[in-house]
Amino acid sequence: MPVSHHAVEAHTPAPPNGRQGAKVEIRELYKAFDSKGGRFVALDRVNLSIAAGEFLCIVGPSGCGKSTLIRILAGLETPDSGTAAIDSGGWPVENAMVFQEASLFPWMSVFDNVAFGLRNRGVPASDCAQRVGEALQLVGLSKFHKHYPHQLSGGMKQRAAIARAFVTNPALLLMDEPFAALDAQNRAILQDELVRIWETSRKTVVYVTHSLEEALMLGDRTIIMTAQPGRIKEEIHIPFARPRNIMEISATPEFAQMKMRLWRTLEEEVVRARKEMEQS
Ligand SMILES: Nc1ncnc2c1ncn2[C@@H]1O[C@H](COP(=O)(O)OP(=O)(O)OP(=O)(O)O)[C@@H](O)[C@H]1O
Repeated sequence: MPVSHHAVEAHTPAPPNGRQGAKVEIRELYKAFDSKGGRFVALDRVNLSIAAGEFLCIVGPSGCGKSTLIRILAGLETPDSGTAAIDSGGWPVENAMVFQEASLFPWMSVFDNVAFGLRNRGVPASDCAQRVGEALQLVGLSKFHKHYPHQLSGGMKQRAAIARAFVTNPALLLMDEPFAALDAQNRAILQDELVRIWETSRKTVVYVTHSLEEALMLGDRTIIMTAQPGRIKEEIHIPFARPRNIMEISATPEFAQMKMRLWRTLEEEVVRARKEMEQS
């Protein structure tokens, strides 16, 4: 009988906190959508290996299939052909997703929002309280556990969403432009916090962004996708040492050079995507 992830989690001892992130193997992934204008190929034969504990960023022109790729990894979308295999080293595959808009339940307190996934998995109340407490401390929201989403700023909501993602100790964290809606100061603070949290937890992260700076500041590697259909055009290894101080590295000449190199690769695709959009 097929067993859901939730049922497995309830009967499996909690993996150690030091558990490594998942490995991801994407082979010949293909996904098309039917639209009024005909069939639209969003992803075309995408091949990608992501190492356990890697922080991978994805950039590409609007509509190149970045969200589709991440949604396939989250199991929210099925590919037409090809495979996306996630290996969590024998533990049940757990992933967590953070979207551009913090999708918190408005009728639940911060505590209950963060606890939601744990309760769903049958984690006992005392364990749940401890893990939620740790997650809220990690993102600096301990004092706000009784607040409701409407009482929080955009940055605080996004922090709560990150706490909710980390609390289940996922082997794979999928982030789709998580800080795009924030003001510049809050974005910088949260980027810094994410780097700090990731450097201690070393989960595998797939992070979609439109910001070249963000890709360079956060990632171990960045892939650049082509405009329609979405394919991998190039990958760039980000050489900055860890632990990273993102403000300091972004002020280096090396950072500026890498940003220029990324932009040159991306520019061609952005121009092509705009032309195709105008013609369609
Ligand atoms: N459910 C759907 N039905 C029809 N077309 C879709 C669907 N989901 C995505 N698409 C199309 O597939 C293409 C890729 O979409 P996707 O959201 O993955 O792009 P993206 O790179 O994340 O874009 P953006 O950077 O603008 O968020 C787009 O042209 C989009 O219109």
